[in-house]
Amino acid sequence: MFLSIEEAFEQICEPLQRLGDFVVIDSSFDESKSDLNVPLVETLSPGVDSPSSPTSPSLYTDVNLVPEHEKKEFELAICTLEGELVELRSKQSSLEEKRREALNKLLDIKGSIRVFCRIRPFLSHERKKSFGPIVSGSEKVLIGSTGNRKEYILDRVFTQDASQDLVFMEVEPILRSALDGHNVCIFAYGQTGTGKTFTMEGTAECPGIVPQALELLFHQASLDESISFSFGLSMLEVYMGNLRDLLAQKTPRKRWESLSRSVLNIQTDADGSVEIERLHEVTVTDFAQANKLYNLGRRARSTSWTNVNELSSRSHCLTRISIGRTGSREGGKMATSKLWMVDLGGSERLLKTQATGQTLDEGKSINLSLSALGDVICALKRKRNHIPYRNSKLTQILRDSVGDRSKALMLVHLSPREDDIGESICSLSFAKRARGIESSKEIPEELKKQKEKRITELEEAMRDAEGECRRVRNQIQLVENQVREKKRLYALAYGLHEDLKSYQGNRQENQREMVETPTTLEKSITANGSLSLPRFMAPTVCSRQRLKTDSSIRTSSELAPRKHEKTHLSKDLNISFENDMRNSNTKPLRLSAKKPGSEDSGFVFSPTSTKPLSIPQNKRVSVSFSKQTINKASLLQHRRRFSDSEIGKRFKVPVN
Ligand SMILES: Nc1ncnc2c1ncn2[C@@H]1O[C@H](COP(=O)(O)OP(=O)(O)OP(=O)(O)O)[C@@H](O)[C@H]1O
Repeated sequence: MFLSIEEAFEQICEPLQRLGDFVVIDSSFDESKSDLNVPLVETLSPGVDSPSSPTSPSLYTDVNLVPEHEKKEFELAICTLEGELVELRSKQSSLEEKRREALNKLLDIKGSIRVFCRIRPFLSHERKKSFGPIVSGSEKVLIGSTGNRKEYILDRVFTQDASQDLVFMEVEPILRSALDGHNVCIFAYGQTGTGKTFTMEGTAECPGIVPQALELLFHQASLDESISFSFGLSMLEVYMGNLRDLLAQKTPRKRWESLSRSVLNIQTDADGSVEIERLHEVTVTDFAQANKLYNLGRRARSTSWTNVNELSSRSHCLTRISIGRTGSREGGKMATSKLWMVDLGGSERLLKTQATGQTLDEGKSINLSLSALGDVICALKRKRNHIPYRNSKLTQILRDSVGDRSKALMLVHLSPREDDIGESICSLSFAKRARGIESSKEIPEELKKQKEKRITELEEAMRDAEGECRRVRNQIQLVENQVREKKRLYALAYGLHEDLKSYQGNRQENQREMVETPTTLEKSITANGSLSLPRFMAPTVCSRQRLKTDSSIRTSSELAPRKHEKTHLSKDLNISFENDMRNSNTKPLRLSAKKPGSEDSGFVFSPTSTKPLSIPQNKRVSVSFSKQTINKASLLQHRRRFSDSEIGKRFKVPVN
């Protein structure tokens, strides 16, 4: 009588499953020449990551024994890898320190207040023919009519076609410096409608500096595992000399809440650090959350229509990221730094905008605070004793972030239009004042060359440290994965005792029932499905059918065959084990399946064939498993070993 492929395969596998899900391998078995279409098993050797090659798998078939040396080897492998991790992390820390130092020196040489210039492209309704600002090289802007052209030198000039990404690339080093612990301030300055908000906020398709900076901060923080970072986001606007919290509730439920939107006090500590009373600071844990909050805040900003810009910002919008760092460099204490990103209100000639009423007042207020900011920057550049921070709310807020120990970047925006030349010259004069004595024109040629050489060296040192850091980080990730995997395997192999105990505790009632009567076991399995038992204990379809006729159960330990023992599979099929599975952990287990009374044939079951294939008498049927299941299979041996004895003790089931 022939069995269907599925029945026959199940009958072979079922007792094996009861023995622990595998492993029957013949080392002489050549998979490529076989019709047996089952995946291949390879055994796991502790301390070795990749399984051995499919053609020559290292084989062992331990069912009941876990050699002690194997466990020790495992522990040793984990220890070695963890030691390697410690070394790699310390290397990463020193490389980070190197990069930080190089960056700091670089920013110092380049100037603690740097000024960039960006020229907006023509808008669709603007006439493209113009004699606006002309960019010459990456640092020079020429403006004015041919005979009366003025030249301005800046740290970097972006032409009309400069992308948001290009601008951000140049801004990135100063942002990294904020992560390194410096207070940083980035301003967008310029005439109304020249693209300040576009540069800072951007659009969904072309995100500006703020969203990109948020992404960068979270990304960089995730790379450096030696430091734990925390981020807090606050947003406020300075509108007509008052501070408004942009993250405060929109529809206040109580009166004091509505007041808190406008009544924010600026507090300055003895050490010069500034705090804004009642300003909401929301802890943000990832970029998506921070960006969502930022979008909420910017929508609350005061804007209105002006002659020059349809959606003109009528205030200064300030976004603050408080960066908390806890790490060995900080001696275990939390150090904080601030990153301010400021979209300044548009500088405007009030006559030109023809503003009246409130718009006029808003314009006046914006101009006053911009002029105060110019004074502060100028005093800092000239190293004056008195820095006039108190002249405006804007400069009071930024007191600890625009100064000696901090870094600032001013992005001056220009219109491409000829009509706006006067405004552009005003903006460039502001930029010149901000750059102060650092104007390249005023530096002797020799000194300039030396400075450039030093900048190149530091940039190279930074790149090298970063490259090396990246490599170390990849190594760390690799080793971490190895450790994780080893620990997982170890826990599976040697740590399941507790799991299973608790599992058995939970199931005690069920188990008692099972011991009492096999029929109850069957019921319990049917009712709860195989999920109610560990996989190796769950009966297959085949065994359940047998239970119906057999009404008795053998435990898996009792099922484990001794040498040359024949396990009864069905009336038509026998399976024999060549090795004693209980005692061998290295020799391959050989399995042959044949019909009783048939001397010369075994079976290889091919799922594609409905007929059993005849093979030579001495040819063993080899059952193997996929590469992916190897770890699991090997470990299930250990699991099974434990469960066998436990189950043996618990289940006093009569053996047939
Ligand atoms: N680089 C650019 N590329 C494309 N469009 C730009 C660019 N810069 C500005 N714009 C467009 O110009 C218009 C005005 O820009 P934006 O509102 O950013 O100016 P602003 O300087 O912030 O003005 P205000 O001071 O009045 O708020 C917007 O429609 C904006 O999309």
